[in-house]
Amino acid sequence: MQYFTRLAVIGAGAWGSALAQTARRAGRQVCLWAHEPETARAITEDHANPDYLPDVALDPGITATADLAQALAGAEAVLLVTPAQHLATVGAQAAAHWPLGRGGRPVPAVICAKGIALDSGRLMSQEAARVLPAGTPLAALSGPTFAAEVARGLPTAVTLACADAELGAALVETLGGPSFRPYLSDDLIGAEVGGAVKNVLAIACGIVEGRGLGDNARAALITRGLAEITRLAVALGGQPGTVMGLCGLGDLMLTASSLQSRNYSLGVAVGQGHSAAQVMAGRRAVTEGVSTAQALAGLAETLGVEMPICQAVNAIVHQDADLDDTISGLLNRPFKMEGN
Ligand SMILES: NC(=O)c1ccc[n+]([C@@H]2O[C@H](COP(=O)([O-])OP(=O)(O)OC[C@H]3O[C@@H](n4cnc5c(N)ncnc54)[C@H](O)[C@@H]3O)[C@@H](O)[C@H]2O)c1
Ligand SMILES: O=P(O)(O)OC[C@H](O)CO
Repeated sequence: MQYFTRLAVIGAGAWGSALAQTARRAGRQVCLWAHEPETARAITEDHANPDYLPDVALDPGITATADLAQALAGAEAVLLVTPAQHLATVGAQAAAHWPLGRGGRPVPAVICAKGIALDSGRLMSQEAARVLPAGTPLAALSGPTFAAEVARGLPTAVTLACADAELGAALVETLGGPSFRPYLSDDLIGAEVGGAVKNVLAIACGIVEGRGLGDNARAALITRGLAEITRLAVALGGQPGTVMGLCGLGDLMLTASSLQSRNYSLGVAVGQGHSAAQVMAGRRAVTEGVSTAQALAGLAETLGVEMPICQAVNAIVHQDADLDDTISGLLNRPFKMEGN
């Protein structure tokens, strides 16, 4: 079975570090690019990432650099793991050093960020296609994956979406192992929409928890939220079945019920009366659902897709909407058929 031996991981936050660790566990060579030189130094010299993935011992074979050209040199595949709003900028810088593989073709890029571009409403694969060398093959990795658990080798399963089945199989072989099981899909759009929108729904579920609205309300939000993910995925050309997998339902179940989630915990704080801006100001880690909520509000309107939960989160987080009025507005919408 074909696989890639040398990987570049672009982004040394919690998830990039955990994926580098996963790749090492699968026997691959990894060079990790960090935005901050001090993070690169800590990973290479101390085998640790105290700022973004504390209390995890990293594989000593992981090397890190703050130099994109150095990280990309000789890579056979590249994982893009920056926060979503930085992916296009970093991708454009990386494009100048993008490695060529067999036949002089650009090596594949695997999108591991979960979000939607704020300025354009584009999915991350659309952003990557815009800034990477023409013809770069694209895949997306998404699913229920708290980085700290993955880094420690706890059992995890993900969706690996790629339109090219042969490339997808090679990527599964490259990263997969007993504690990290990628399931192959050919639906990049469905996988990306699931990973992006679940962060907004996790904020909503956190608000329910923080406001003391009960477990029934959370189950309702998860289920009706899944309907919103499905409607958007279909409108963008994805398949409803994808959303029922690890990258949709699976990730929503995880993120919408655990304080390990940055999106859920932000929602809890908002539900308790803090502003999202206050919570964000105290964090270095990215909370993708905040910008995704804003991007989605515009996208849903442009496409005519009904996404009332996501729009309510956007109103609370970005438009200073009153929490109780917004919840009341959601609950007082007209009754409807469940399938719609
Ligand atoms: N942490 C997880 O458990 C997890 C799991 C799956 C997917 N993801 C996704 O992975 C992506 C990265 O998240 P993370 O958790 O690794 O991040 P993080 O919160 O751990 O770290 C933030 C990252 O942003 C980088 N950064 C800050 N400013 C930057 C800039 N101007 N340009 C480029 N990079 C900059 C930092 O160097 C750091 O790598 C997100 O889209 C997230 O949703 C995260
Ligand atoms: O901590 P969160 O909310 O960014 O979630 C991390 C991962 O996306 C969970 O799959």
